[in-house]
Amino acid sequence: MGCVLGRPGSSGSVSGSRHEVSTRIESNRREVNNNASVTKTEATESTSVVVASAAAGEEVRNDEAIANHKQENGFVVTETKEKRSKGERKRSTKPDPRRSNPTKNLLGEQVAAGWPQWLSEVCGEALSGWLPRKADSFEKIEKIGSGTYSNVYKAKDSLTGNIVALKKVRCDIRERESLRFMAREILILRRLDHPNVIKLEGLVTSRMSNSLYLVFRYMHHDLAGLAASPDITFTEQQVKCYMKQLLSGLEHCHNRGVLHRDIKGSNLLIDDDGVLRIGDFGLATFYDASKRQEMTNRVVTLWYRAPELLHGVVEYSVGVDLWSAGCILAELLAGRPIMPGRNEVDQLHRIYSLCGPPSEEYWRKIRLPSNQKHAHHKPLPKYKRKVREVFKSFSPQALSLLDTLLALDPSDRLTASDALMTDFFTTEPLACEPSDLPKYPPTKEIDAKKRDEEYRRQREARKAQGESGRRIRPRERAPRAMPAPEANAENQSNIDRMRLITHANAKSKSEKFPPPHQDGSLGFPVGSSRRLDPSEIPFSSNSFTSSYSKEPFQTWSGPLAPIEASDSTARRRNDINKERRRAAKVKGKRIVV
Ligand SMILES: Nc1ncnc2c1ncn2[C@@H]1O[C@H](COP(=O)(O)OP(=O)(O)OP(=O)(O)O)[C@@H](O)[C@H]1O
Repeated sequence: MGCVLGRPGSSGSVSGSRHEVSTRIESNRREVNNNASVTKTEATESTSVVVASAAAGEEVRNDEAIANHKQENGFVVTETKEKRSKGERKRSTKPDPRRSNPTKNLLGEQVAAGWPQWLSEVCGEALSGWLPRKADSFEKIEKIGSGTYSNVYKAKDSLTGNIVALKKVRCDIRERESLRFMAREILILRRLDHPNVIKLEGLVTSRMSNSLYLVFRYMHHDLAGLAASPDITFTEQQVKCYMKQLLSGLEHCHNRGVLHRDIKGSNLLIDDDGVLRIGDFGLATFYDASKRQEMTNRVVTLWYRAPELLHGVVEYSVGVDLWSAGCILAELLAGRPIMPGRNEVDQLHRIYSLCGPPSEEYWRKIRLPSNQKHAHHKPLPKYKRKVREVFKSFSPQALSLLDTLLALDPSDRLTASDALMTDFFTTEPLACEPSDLPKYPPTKEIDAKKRDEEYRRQREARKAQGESGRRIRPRERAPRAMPAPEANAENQSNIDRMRLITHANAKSKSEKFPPPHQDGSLGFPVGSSRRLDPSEIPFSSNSFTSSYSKEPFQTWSGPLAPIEASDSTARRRNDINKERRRAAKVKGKRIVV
C-alpha cells in the first residue's frame, strides 16, 4: 500500500470517453425491451417475502428504503399489535436498526413457534412468516463446499423430495457479534427476490447443536468451477449470457440497497438449466447511496478487489461490485484470471500495469481515513493504461464494456443497469438463452479441487516409484483463481468470529470443520450427529497446495488471507493486533464491517 501515488497527467482514465459510452447506452436503452435485464427463466419465483426489520446488521441504516420496498414489491410485513393500558405512553414501533430488539410479543410468538430464542433475538422479524424446519427432515447426501464459516451440503428434503443445498453456519450463541453477521446475511437474503439471486428458502435449526442451516435451491455448478475446467471454453454468446445474468442480479441487489462485496466465480452459482444466481451474501451489506456511510474496505476477494478498496477508502458504493464484474468478464473471455495478485501491493501493481495509475483528480476526490493519507505520497513508476492492448483479441463491444468496468475511478464505472444497455448486449451475436447453454458435468470448485488433489496424489505416487513427477495435463490452465485471500480473514470481525468459533490456534483448512463423520454423517438425517464441543474444532488456514506449485494458495471461494501468513498462527495474531491498532487509531470514527 505504501507505494501508491498519483502522478500529474497520469493515464489512468478510461479510453473512450464516458460521454461517448453514455450516448450509446441511451440509444440502446430505447431499443432494448424493458425486460432485457431479467432472464426469462422462472418469473414464477415470487413467493411473498417478509421484510425484515433492520434487526441485526450494524449497517442497516435505510429503513426508508425498506418501507418503499414494502410498497413496491408487495412484501408482507408482520406487524405486532401491542395492547396498551390507558395512559400508557405509546411506544415507538420503529425498529432500532442497530439492535435486533424484536418486541417481547414477537419474541414470544417466535419462540412458541419453535425458533430458538437466540435466533429470534438476532433475526427479529426476518423470521416472520416462516416456521423452523427440523434438521431431521433433511437427509445429507454429500458435502459440496466449504467457506470461511460454513460447510455446504447437498441434501434431500424428505417432505418434498427436492434436492437442496444446506449451508451450515456454526453459531456461537455467546458471541453476539458472530450472530449479528449471520443475521445480516439472512436479512439481506430475505430482502432480495430475483431469478439471478440465490433465494433463501428456509431455515433449519438443530436440536443437537447451535448450528443453523440456511436452505437454498441446489445449484449444480459455479462459474469458477466451469471456468477452471480444462474441457470448457466459452463462446462470446455464452459469456454474454452469463454476464447478462450477473449484471441483472447485481442491478437488483443495488436497486434494493445491497452491496454484495464478494463477486467472484465461485459465488456465481449455475443450475442445470444454465441459470446463474449470485450466491454467498456473507460479506454483503445494506447501503444507501443518498447517505454518507463508512464501511470496512477489507472486503472482496483480492483478485476481484477494486482499487479504491485497496487504497483504503471507507466510503464506497456499487462500483466495487462492478469492478469485480469487469474482472469476471475478462476472465471468461481470456480463459484465466486477469489479475492474480499475491498480496495487496502486488494486486495494486497489477491493476496499475493494466489500467494505468490513478490521476491526480482521483486522489483529490477519494476520501481516505485521516490516518491513511500519508500512504499515497510515494512516487509511482510510470504506467500506461493497456486494457485495449492486452485484450485486443476481444470484440470491440466486449473491449468497450471491459474498459468502462475497469475504470480506476469508480465514478467512471458503469452501473449494472448501464452496463446491460451497452453494445455488448445489443449487437450480434446476442447472448444465448440460459437453456441453450451446454449441459456440463459436475464442475464445482470443490470438484476442481478434488481433481487437483487426485492429480497430485498420482504424481507423488509416480515420484515414489522413481518416475518423473511432471506430466503435462491435457490442458494446463493458470492456477485457479485461488480464492483470493483476505476479505474475510482481514476483516477483523471475521477474524474474531473464526477465532471465537473455532477457539483459535488452529492449523489447516481441513481442521476448520470437523471431518464428515463427526459433522453429521452423510445419508443420515441432518442433525443426527452428536453435538461437537467447540474446543474439539481446531483453527485453520485457508490455504492448500496446488498440484503444480509448491506455494500454498487459496481456494476460489476461500477468504483472503495473505498467502505468506496462511498457516502461521503467530502471524495471524500479529495481523489481528495490527488491525486492532489501526481500528484504535480511527477512534471516534465508526467504520462498520
Ligand atoms: N445453493 C447452492 N447449491 C450448490 N452449491 C452451493 C450452494 N451454495 C453454496 N454452494 C457451494 O458451497 C460453497 C461455499 O458456499 P458459500 O460461498 O455460500 O459459503 P461461505 O462460507 O460464505 O464461503 P466463502 O468463504 O467463500 O465466502 C460455494 O462455493 C458453492 O460451491
